[in-house]
Amino acid sequence: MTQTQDPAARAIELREQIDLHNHRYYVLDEPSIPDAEYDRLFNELKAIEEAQPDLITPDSPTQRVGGAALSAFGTVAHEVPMLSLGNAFDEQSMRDFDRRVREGLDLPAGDLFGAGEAVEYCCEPKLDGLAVSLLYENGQLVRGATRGDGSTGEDISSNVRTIRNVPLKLRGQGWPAVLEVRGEVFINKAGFEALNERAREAGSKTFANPRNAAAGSLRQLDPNITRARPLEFCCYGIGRVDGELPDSQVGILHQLREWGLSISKELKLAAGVDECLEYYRDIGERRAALGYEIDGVVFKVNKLAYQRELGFRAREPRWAIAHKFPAMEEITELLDVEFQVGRTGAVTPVARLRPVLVAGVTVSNATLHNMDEVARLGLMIGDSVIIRRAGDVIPQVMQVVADMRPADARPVKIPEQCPVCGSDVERTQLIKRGRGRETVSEGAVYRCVGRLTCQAQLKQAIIHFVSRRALDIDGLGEKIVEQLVDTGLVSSPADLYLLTYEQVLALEGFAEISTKNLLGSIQDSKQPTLARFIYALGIPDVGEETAKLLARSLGSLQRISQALPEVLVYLPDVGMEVAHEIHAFFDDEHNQTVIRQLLERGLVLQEEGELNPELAASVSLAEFITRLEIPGVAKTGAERLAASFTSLEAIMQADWLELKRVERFTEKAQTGLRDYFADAQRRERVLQIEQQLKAFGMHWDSPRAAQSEGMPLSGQTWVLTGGLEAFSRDVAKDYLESLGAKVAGSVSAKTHCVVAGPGAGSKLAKAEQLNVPVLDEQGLLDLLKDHGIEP
Ligand SMILES: NC(=O)c1ccc[n+]([C@@H]2O[C@H](COP(=O)([O-])OP(=O)(O)OC[C@H]3O[C@@H](n4cnc5c(N)ncnc54)[C@H](O)[C@@H]3O)[C@@H](O)[C@H]2O)c1
Ligand SMILES: [Zn+2]
Repeated sequence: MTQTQDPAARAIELREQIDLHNHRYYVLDEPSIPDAEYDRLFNELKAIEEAQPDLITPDSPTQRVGGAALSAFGTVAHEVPMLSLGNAFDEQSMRDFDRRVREGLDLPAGDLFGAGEAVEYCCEPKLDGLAVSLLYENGQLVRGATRGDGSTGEDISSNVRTIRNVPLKLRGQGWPAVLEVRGEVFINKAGFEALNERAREAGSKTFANPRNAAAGSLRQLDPNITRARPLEFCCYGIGRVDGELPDSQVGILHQLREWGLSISKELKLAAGVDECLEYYRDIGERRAALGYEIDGVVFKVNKLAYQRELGFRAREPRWAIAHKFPAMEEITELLDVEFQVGRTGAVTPVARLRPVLVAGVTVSNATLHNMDEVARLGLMIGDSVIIRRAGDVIPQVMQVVADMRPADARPVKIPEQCPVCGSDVERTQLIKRGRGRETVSEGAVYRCVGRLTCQAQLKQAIIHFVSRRALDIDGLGEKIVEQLVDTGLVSSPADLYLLTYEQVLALEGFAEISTKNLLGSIQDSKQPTLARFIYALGIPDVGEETAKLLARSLGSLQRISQALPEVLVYLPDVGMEVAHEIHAFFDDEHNQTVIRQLLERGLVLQEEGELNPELAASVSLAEFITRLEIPGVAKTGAERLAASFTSLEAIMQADWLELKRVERFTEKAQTGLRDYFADAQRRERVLQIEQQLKAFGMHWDSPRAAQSEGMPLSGQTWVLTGGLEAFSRDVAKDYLESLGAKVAGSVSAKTHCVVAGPGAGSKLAKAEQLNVPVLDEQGLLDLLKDHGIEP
């Protein structure tokens, strides 16, 4: 349609579209098309206007900056306009820019090769956030404003004050009486991902990109919302200044840094355009590794005298340019949604896209996370979507392009049966224990209930089981696993150990030697460590680290498989959800069968047996009670209880009179506690948890230790071993506890110090092995003396 239209009509159409997108982007912080698409419209308009300058209107978007200020904020007039930047998308445009600069400055045109006098440029990454002006009067921050349309911005003073690296007062001295600083407010990549993750969990709108996240966060009417967002400020220039500053761009930035403002760590000075291009390449190569999003690099003539000489055009300075990187967001069509079945049975939607080039890579698939995400996006098959491919991250569908839905768009439906095995697909449930109650809600994940009867799950389970960090069975690649499953030779990981020479030899691509090799590696895998074995089982959410932790702290498959979720959460970094997954996995009959078969077929786990007290040594009675989440009984309440009673049983059986006697134990807490333990089933469960913790090596800390905060050894765990001459170990224990230490029965990596007297044995050896400091009796006496204890 573009070809047949006359330029004047097309220019009007483009202006209307661009104005609409400017409004959505700058005012609503809700763009509906990717930047690349916007740039195409903008450049098309620019090309028309350049070819026919009489078509230019004063209100054309090519002549203006940004968008109007949002009326909800007060307005701020920029005495020195806040402009945009000209763009270069390739090397030639950069060379043209440099040539224009030199011509504008009347610098020698250069030799035959066009070199000439090199102009110095200040080089910085182009952060993808929004421009902000900060006004300092006599070193005090008095105002913050957005760019707005360049001459009028929004007053966002209260919001900029919440940004952690915006100094409210400048450091040092010598600042101009009035100093307007300009820079970019942005959100780093991690902050952006976290923000969107939270939004997904809450089922609310995600931000299309870090720029919108930053703009949306900064332009909040409630500064408390802004405060909660991980915004940062990076300074790159100045506006109005009443006073003296250095006479170069880089000089000024270094001065601003002295005064406490953050500037880019990538700031460099380049001599001539070739060094600029080198800088562009270097930053481009490191783009994915930077912690924040950039959409290009910015070059500015370094000498301020030159900047003044060059001046401005309609919407941009002549002395600066943005050299852009390829866009990471593109627009394409959602052709279909397919469902993949993973190792744990999760059925996940995957977007099939009309192939599109994004930052140099053709993208035809993108992840959709889960069905909640599909609903949140309001996605239909046939929609135009914005996809984003940032660095090494898997391409994602960020949003549906508004107003572009075709009439025959179809809804995305989760299949009722697994596309691989035909088993039912069920929505997972989330069980949450809290406030003494159990709540069940619908999880975002759908699962095929087929488990190992589902070929998709079986294949993935076996691929995982034999992988390098699991049982490390060499020569069992994906193709072979597929064959084994497809031919029916293997229907659980345990079947690998029944494979015969003839069976393997008959597989495609196997000869005598390869068959022997494969059977050899299967044999070699029969003595895995406990940690590898646990990892290999493929328990949902249990990665290598969690597997190691389980093995290290519980020491045996039996204990791990019997551990109650409430006990597992005492392990560092094990949350309730993971604890439930572990428990549910071992509770499952089918999994039990597979594990039994594995052991029957010759697997012998290494490093089994020893119980490591890492888990238990850190449990105090107060902590135990706190974690029960009894209504009305929070941490301090639990501490008061623990200080007044010696055992859990005593607390459970306490009558109202005894509870009344507990110091500052509220009425609400008393009722909460009594109601909680009135339930017989509950009592039994709590006792079970206690029993298991004890069986796993826990001992209750004395109430005194629980109150030890602020004492010299508080937070430390000590171990006593061997004999002592000056006093008994029990007395030593009392002394240490009186200084706030916990005294535990066995040594772990968490032990702070071991006191070893004559005859110390395995505990001393363990301490040395774990590099735990060791004191002899004299050392202990010296320490006690330092704290005023002289037995
Ligand atoms: N998707 C949409 O609907 C839509 C709509 C409008 C604009 N846009 C996008 O916004 C861009 C145009 O916006 P613009 O006018 O803000 O121009 P710009 O983003 O291309 O460049 C100017 C801005 O760069 C920023 N910047 C970052 N680092 C800087 C540095 N070191 N020195 C100076 N400035 C630095 C400043 O905020 C400055 O205002 C286009 O790329 C366009 O794609 C998209
Ligand atoms: Zn299935």
